[in-house]
Amino acid sequence: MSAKNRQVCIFADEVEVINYLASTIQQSANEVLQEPAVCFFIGGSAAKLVCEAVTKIQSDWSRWRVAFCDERLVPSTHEESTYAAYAKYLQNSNPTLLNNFIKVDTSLPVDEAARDYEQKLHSLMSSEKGCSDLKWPHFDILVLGVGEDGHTASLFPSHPLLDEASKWVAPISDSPKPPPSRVTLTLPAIWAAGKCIFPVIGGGKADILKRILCPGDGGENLPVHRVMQSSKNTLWILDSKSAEKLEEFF
Ligand SMILES: O=C1O[C@H](COP(=O)(O)O)[C@@H](O)[C@H](O)[C@H]1O
Repeated sequence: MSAKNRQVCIFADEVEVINYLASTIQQSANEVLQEPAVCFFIGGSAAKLVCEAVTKIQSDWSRWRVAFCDERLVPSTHEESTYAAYAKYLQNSNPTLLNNFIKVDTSLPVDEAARDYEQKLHSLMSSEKGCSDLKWPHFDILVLGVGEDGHTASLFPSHPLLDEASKWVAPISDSPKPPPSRVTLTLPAIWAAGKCIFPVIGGGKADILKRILCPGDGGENLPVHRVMQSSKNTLWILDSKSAEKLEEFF
């Protein structure tokens, strides 16, 4: 199903979701091949989907730069660390890509960690894309997740951080989902990206997808819905279980 700047693709199972995610990331990266592709990856359950998709992509990985849509403020070996989730998969299968991850300095207090990460992203856009003094970044691809409460990255429903209007990266120290301290891209930084991809699998996400994707189902103020409303290009890659409550609409 496709509407203005929004596409929903439903596949039979996880394997098909991973294959389509791989081809979408590869195609989007090819479009910017003359420069390094700047991608942002999420944590949570979708990190595994991204890692498996990466194994199916043929590319010159030295030309990729990867940053985090959000990161939890725990040591980079901690089981809740998003970096650790990627390192576990990629350290053997794709060390070149892992070396090009831009890490959050989780040893800093959360406000400083967010400021430091934003500075790293400014430097990235300047060195790799020749863009300095940007009001908002133009990241090529964001791969985002969706929580069962409608959060995405570390932007939670009804949280004041949804109104952040000047920072690219913001700190949060009262995340309703543990761990409490995190850094996250803000809504305007997400809106400015070239493409937002949401790979989602499993029946546990069926209710929230119905609220987000079905008109009139009360999800309009949820963070994921707000991403979708104002993003340039949003692609949902769903398996049949996560999409099981959408059938009457698609
Ligand atoms: O806490 C987080 O949750 C969301 C969703 O994760 P999931 O495990 O429910 O799929 C994730 O996108 C985000 O990166 C993460 O920090």
